[in-house]
Amino acid sequence: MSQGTERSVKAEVKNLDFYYGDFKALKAINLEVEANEVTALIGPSGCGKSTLLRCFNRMHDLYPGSRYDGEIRLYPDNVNLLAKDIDPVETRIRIGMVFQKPNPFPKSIFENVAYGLRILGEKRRAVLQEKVEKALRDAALWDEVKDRLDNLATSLSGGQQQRLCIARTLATEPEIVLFDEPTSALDPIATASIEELIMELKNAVTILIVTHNMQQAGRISKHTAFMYLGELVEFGETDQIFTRPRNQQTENYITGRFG
Ligand SMILES: Nc1ncnc2c1ncn2[C@@H]1O[C@H](COP(=O)(O)OP(=O)(O)OP(=O)(O)O)[C@@H](O)[C@H]1O
Repeated sequence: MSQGTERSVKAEVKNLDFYYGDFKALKAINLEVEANEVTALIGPSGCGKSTLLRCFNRMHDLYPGSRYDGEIRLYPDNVNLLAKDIDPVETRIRIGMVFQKPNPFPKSIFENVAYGLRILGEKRRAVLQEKVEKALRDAALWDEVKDRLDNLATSLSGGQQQRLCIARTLATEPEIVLFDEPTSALDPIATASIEELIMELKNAVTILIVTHNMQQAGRISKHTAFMYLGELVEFGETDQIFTRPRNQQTENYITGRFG
């Protein structure tokens, strides 16, 4: 993959180490994230998937004692997201995140989606309305909520709340959306609708998803990275990783023989 070709790189992790205090949770990670595609991170519990995901939007900055060493380059700007002079708040707007459990704010449906826009200083009612509607449409939620935008977000079902959180992220037009096990708290029908949504969203944004569900990775991702003990063991097209893994540890994991 390279810039300027049909398959362009949206982000590139270069020799990334990450420490929680003295504990080295990521070791020399290198990874290219293709633009407008879904890349899945898989691996056993504790291997560092969420840690890697959270580096992309500088979530770790919120906790003292964490340290990055290495780079995550964002293209086409060619900026290093981990550079000291990069504003983490701005980064979290460019690189949105959706968590495992839907976490709407205790505010109305409208205000949840308008939240980031207000942080950016948008005060014009008409613009807010227009952008909130677009984000809700893009998150496939508009038709279900358009008549009750002033209701509390917590009045929605779990699946609807998760789509609301996706709309909240989309409202500020991020370049990358990070999904950390976004369907693990949802039933199969809500899961299917989120997966369908992710497939739609990749036309507009680049997606990185952590999942424990290998069928899910197989259904929605173009590339898959297998991680183990803080290292990126194998990366490739999802089909290759699942049918012809090159590494024995990858094979053990995907065949359920991991001990
Ligand atoms: N805040 C923290 N402080 C110290 N160590 C942490 C912290 N968060 C995670 N770790 C450690 O870092 C390693 C990677 O954790 P991480 O949550 O990234 O794994 P994961 O692959 O996402 O796991 P899971 O699939 O269970 O969510 C683990 O050994 C974990 O115990």
